[in-house]
Order: sequence, then C-alpha cells, then structure tokens
Amino acid sequence: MVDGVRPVWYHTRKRADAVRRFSDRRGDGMFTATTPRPFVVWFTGLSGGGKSTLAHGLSQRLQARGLAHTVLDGDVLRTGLCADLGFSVADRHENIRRAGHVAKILVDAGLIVLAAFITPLEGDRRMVRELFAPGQFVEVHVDCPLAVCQRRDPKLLYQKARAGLVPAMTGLASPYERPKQPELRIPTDQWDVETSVAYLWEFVATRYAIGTTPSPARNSEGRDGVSTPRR
Ligand SMILES: Nc1ncnc2c1ncn2[C@@H]1O[C@H](COP(=O)(O)OS(=O)(=O)O)[C@@H](OP(=O)(O)O)[C@H]1O
Ligand SMILES: Nc1ncnc2c1ncn2[C@@H]1O[C@H](COP(=O)(O)OP(=O)(O)O)[C@@H](O)[C@H]1O
Repeated sequence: MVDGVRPVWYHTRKRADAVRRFSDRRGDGMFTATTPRPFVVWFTGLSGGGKSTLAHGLSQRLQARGLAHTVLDGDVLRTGLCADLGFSVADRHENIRRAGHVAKILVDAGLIVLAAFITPLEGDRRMVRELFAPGQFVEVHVDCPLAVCQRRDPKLLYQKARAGLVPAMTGLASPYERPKQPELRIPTDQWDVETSVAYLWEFVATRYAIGTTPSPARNSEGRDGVSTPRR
C-alpha cells in the first residue's frame, strides 16, 4: 500500500466480506432467504408465445423484493451484441452461445437473470444449461401452439413471413423442437398472464427460498424435475 492508496484486491475482498456478512447471517455458508443464490430462468418458445411478457412479470416480482436481476431479451441483444446474426441454424446457435455466456457472467456477478430467447433447438438449450451449476438453471417452456401465436402476431411477423418478407420464421420455415424436460411448462394459450406469472413465481420462490424461511431442502443442488402445470 503506497500513500494510503489501497490495491484493487483490498476493496474487492472488503466488499466480498461485507456481502458475505449480509447474506450469510446464519453463519453456516447458506444464503439467507432474502438473498438467494443467483440463478437463470431461461424462457424458450415460439415468437408471440409470451416469453417477454412472463420475463417482465417475474421481473416485477423480483423488483418488489429488491432482488438484483436483469432481463436479457433476444430482440434486444439482436440490436447490438448479436446484430451481425440472422436466423439460420448456425446463427441462432451463435446467438444462444453468446447470450448464454452473457447470462453466465451476470449470474457469476450475483444477478438473477431472466433470459427470453426462442432457443428452438434442444442441443442449444442443453449447451446453455451446461454453462451453469446444477440447480442454477430453470428452463421454462412457454408453451403456446403455433396457431395461437399466429393469431396473436403482436409484431405482425407471421403475417410478413407468410407474405415471404421474413425468411426462416420459427414454426413456419424453421423448426422449433418441443423441450423434452423443462423445469416448467406454461400453457399460455390456456392461462392468462396473471395466472402464468403466479405459477412461475411459486416455482421460483419455492426453489430459491425467496421470502420464506430457509429449509434443509432448499440447499439441494439437484434438478427438481418437470413441474406439472396445475391451476
Ligand atoms: N425468422 C424469425 N424467426 C423468429 N423470430 C424472428 C425472425 N425474424 C425476426 N425475429 C424476431 O427475433 C426475435 C427472436 O430472436 P431470438 O434471439 O430469441 O431467436 S433465437 O433464439 O436465436 O432463435 C423474435 O422475438 P420474439 O417474438 O420475442 O420471440 C422476433 O421479434
Ligand atoms: N399466459 C400468457 N402469458 C404470456 N403472454 C400472454 C399470455 N396470454 C396472452 N398473452 C399475450 O401474448 C403476447 C405475447 O407476446 P410476447 O411476450 O412479446 O411473446 P414473445 O416474447 O414470446 O414473442 C402478449 O400480447 C401477451 O399479452
């Protein structure tokens, strides 16, 4: 240390110590209920299915509890970081690879990440999952039939695709592989937004012990398996 100037590692360690004191009041290495370990919720599904709507609905609930989080949206990343990519299988793979690594960096920095990308292929979803520790990744299949997505068509993309103006539209000219083992399926053609967000919240809040007393089960690192939608 020279002239009272402290090296970067000093501040980093002091901050880490402070965070640990705050987040580990039990003193046994477990985070408290109000400061869950960071995790990623990865929304996959057709365009118009409800990925962004549900990500922002969950974001509001996290916001209300003061939990540090961010939303990563395919539409947004494609205006900057991924602006060079189109919708071929190879470009979608690269898009998801980049998005997955950004999510990983943010989760490692302590944020809860809500990622909304079509992510149409099982292999790409697996690639992203494998970036994270077991139990840190929640795959949510925003499950909405193509016909309903086409009826909603909030961005008129399907209409344009049918007119030949949007190439490789997912579900029409480009495949969407139905997720085999997501942690959650949300049938957004059958449930309204409020019901869907409530269901999502119940799963996330339980799994990560948000706003509840920590229980021995919450420290489990294993996958919880698919949760069957119920009303
Ligand atoms: N051909 C084609 N197919 C699907 N989607 C298209 C296409 N062209 C543009 N868009 C717009 O891009 C958004 C999807 O980007 P993603 O990064 O989520 O796609 S992917 O995961 O790489 O497949 C998607 O956003 P969402 O509607 O929110 O899914 C569309 O707004
Ligand atoms: N249960 C539901 N969950 C999410 N969105 C729903 C639901 N029911 C109807 N919607 C509507 O469907 C549309 C989904 O659009 P959006 O969230 O942009 O989809 P995506 O991000 O998958 O393209 C919105 O207009 C939303 O209000």
